Amino acid sequence: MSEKRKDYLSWDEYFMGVAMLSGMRSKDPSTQVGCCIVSQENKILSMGYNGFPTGCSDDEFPWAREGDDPLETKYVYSTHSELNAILNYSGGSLVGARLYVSLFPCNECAKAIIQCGIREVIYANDKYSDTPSVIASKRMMDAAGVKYHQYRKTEREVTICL
Ligand SMILES: O=c1[nH]c(=O)n([C@H]2C[C@H](O)[C@@H](COP(=O)(O)O)O2)cc1CO
Ligand SMILES: [Zn+2]
Repeated sequence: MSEKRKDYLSWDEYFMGVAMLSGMRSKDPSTQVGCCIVSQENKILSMGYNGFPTGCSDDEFPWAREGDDPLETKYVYSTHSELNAILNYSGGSLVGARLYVSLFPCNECAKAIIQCGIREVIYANDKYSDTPSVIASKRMMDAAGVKYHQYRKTEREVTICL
C-alpha cells in the first residue's frame, strides 16, 4: 500500500525557505535579506526582500556601505525586507501573523512589526545583535509582547534547478 511521503518540508523549513528564496532577489552586494509573513492557519500572506523603492533605479542609486557623503550610501534609500513584506500585503489585517526573516529585524522594522499586529518573529541570522538598532528592536518587541526565536536549522539542503 502506498503511504504518505515522510521527507516533506516542515512548516518552518517551508517558510524560512521561502524567505531565503525571496532574499535571493536582492541586489544588495553585501547582505541579502528575505522575509515571509504567514497567517495563523499557515497560509503565506506576503513576501519581501531588501531593495530600493519603486522608481529608484538599482543601477542609479548607490549600493555603497561607506562614504564621506551619506547620500552616496545605500542606507538612506534601501527598504528592508520586513517593511517591504508588510507594505506588499494588500489583503487587510496582519494581526496575529508570524514573520520569518533571514536577519533579525532592525528597530525601524520592529516598529512596523509591532504596529501591524504581527505576534511572532522567527529569524535565521542575528549578526547585528550588538548594535543599538537590534538591542532597541528587542527591547520594543519585549515590551509589546512580540515573541521571537531563532530558526532551528535542520540538516536539509534544497536544490532547485531553474
Ligand atoms: O532587518 C534588516 N532588514 C533588512 O532588509 N536589512 C537590509 C538593509 C541593507 O540593504 C542590508 C544590510 O546591509 P549591510 O549588512 O551591508 O549593512 O540588509 C537590514 C536589516 C538590519 O537588521
Ligand atoms: Zn529593518
